[in-house]
Amino acid sequence: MTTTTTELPPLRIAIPNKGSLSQSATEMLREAGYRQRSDSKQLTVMDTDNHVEFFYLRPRDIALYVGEGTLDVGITGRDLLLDSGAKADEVRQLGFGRSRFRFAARPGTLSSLDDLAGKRIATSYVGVVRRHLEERGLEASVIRLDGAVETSIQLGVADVIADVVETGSTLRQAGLEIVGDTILESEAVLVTQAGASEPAGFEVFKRRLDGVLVARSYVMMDYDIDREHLSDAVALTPGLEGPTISPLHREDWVAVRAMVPRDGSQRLMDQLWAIGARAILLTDIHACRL
Ligand SMILES: Nc1ncnc2c1ncn2[C@@H]1O[C@H](COP(=O)(O)OP(=O)(O)OP(=O)(O)O)[C@@H](O)[C@H]1O
Ligand SMILES: O=P(O)(O)OC[C@H]1O[C@H](OP(=O)(O)OP(=O)(O)O)[C@H](O)[C@@H]1O
Ligand SMILES: [Mg+2]
Repeated sequence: MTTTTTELPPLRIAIPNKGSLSQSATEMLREAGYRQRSDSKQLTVMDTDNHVEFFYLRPRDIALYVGEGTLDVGITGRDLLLDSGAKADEVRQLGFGRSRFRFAARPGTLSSLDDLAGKRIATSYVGVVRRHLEERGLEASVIRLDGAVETSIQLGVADVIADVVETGSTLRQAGLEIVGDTILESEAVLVTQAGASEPAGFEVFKRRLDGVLVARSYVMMDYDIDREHLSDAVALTPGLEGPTISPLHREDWVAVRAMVPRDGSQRLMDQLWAIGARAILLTDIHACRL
């Protein structure tokens, strides 16, 4: 290897090895063109073509490794990052692993979160819960459990739980109800060490993930329209930097091409049709750099 880039150490990236974030994180990295492990027992993968090394770690530990500067970048949950107290910053939201952090109890235990005072609260997110109690000026005993926290109430270990809620089905099965507002909305995030200078190769890595995020949330819209209605159509599909307008062989008609948000794209096609657009095509974007 002779180029300057490859003489630098590889970018070291922490990826969840198990749990809710693991598969989606791996899929996102594959889409971004990175080599991923083929066997879930593999602990590390060196992607020599892209000069990055992946470390498959417990999602809860990832912010700590990055905060200490042992690894350059990590993918973890915002809730896990905040719970860890690590000196790491969230630099991108990755759009998967969405969840809400809530308190729950048997009906009648609490009428509001102010009633948490003096209660026994079971959680796997002790840092998040303690901080929340502190902010509200409440004193309660916090019991750290690794998982299945919903069962702790039935077993008489706790009065209240604080946990991740996605569909709410685990709470229902345990006969518990949510109390109070959402404490925190979480999703998978990209983290780097707080206050550190950007590691070599990070810019390219970030741009590749941004490309995946855009490719997932935008589609390409093509259609033909008569010039008379072009300005109305362009107002509906302004694109990112303006749509591409090309002449058509048919007099007074043009072809328009613009990126549009995937959400609402079917409604947009109906609106374009209604103002006279025809041959309206929607295609997926596989990758992009904007
Ligand atoms: N249904 C869910 N249950 C748990 N965590 C979820 C869920 N949906 C998204 N997440 C997010 O996944 C991260 C937790 O991942 P983690 O791997 O620690 O727990 P897990 O998915 O419960 O796995 P396990 O219990 O097998 O260890 C958090 O950021 C959390 O917000
Ligand atoms: O609202 P829901 O869709 O039911 O999802 C939330 C549940 O899923 C997770 O549990 P997990 O399966 O990870 O088991 P664990 O409690 O042992 O971690 C989380 O801790 C909740 O218990
Ligand atoms: Mg779990």
